[in-house]
Amino acid sequence: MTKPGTFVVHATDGNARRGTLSTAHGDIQTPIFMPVGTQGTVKSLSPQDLEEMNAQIILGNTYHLYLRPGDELVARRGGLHKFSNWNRPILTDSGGFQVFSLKGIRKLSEEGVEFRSYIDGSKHFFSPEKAIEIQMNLGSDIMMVLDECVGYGADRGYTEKSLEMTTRWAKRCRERYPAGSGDQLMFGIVQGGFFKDLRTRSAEQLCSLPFEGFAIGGLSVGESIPEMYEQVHHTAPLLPAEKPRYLMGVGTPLDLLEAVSAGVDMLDCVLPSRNARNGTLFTSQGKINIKKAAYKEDDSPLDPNCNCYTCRNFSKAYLRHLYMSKELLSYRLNTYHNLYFYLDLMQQVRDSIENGTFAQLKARYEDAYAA
Ligand SMILES: CNc1nc2cc3c(cc2[nH]1)N=C(N)NC3
Ligand SMILES: [Zn+2]
Repeated sequence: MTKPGTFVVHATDGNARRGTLSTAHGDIQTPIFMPVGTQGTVKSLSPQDLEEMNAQIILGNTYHLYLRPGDELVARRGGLHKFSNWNRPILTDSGGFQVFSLKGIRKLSEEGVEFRSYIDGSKHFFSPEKAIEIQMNLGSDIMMVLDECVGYGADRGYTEKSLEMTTRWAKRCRERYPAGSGDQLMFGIVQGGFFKDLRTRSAEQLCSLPFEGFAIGGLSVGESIPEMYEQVHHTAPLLPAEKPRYLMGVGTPLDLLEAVSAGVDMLDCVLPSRNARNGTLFTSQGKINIKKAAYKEDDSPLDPNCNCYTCRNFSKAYLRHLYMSKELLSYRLNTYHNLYFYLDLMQQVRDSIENGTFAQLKARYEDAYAA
């Protein structure tokens, strides 16, 4: 097995890269989209469904799994892979985003962040070291450092102080689990808000530390699409070319393509699974909402160009009926299709970079998804 953390770039097309990241639970072909499985499950799908659609890696969440069922309970069951019977790679977010996007009380200090449980309101405290210890208990293949996620609109002064602390926290995370001390990888997270010089400073500080990969954090927090794209295009090239670049919490199909064109290798977003549950489905011809009356007696598949279980076996009319009846199967079939669509899009992206046709693929989806 290739040493976990090894990242090889096989081909490029402009700034887009086709690579392979090795982990203790297998290799990940990049660019990659990572389905979100916050509580150790991708809502409404089984590991078998995810393997069928060639999901290579899924996300879990430190904040949620620490609160319930508890990271030590998961460790006693052999870790998150064994507990959830998902034997491919897992990336866990540190809880930084959840804690800082939580409404209500939280106390931030140099030592860490105090917050209340969304389940029962009980008080908890995450230091950078604690956030890593939880991920060590979960046994995830890629651990994220604890960072402070400043909200959209934070002023320059606050953003500057925050990124300096995020760098100090990143150092503490790395010292808690030094590079090479085990099979788990650790990614730093670049902050700096929407100030390019602060993004540059955050990247310079973090990239001097021995992380196996680097994430762009603090985006997709309410800013406009052009503002997000501007920061991605500014920040991605600042990250080491020989390490994977991960854009957190992004995005629509067009966002994925734009990020890959800027040199991003990994992305995650709740959009495909969350939208599936409210009937918004992504197809090769654009977005459709299955609850529309127009589909009441439409016997055609959701997407004639999609080869997924949902599109091969059910009509729009039936999918609309399930959604209007709030049947559980609606969640499952809609989620199956949306994630299959995202994963298939990224397969087309990987193929297009290999044969130098990424720009054409991007243009085709831009036409289909023009606002
Ligand atoms: C949905 N948007 C989004 N932006 C994010 C930004 C971050 C994140 C998760 C996100 N999700 N996790 C972190 N630990 N830090 C940065
Ligand atoms: Zn489909």
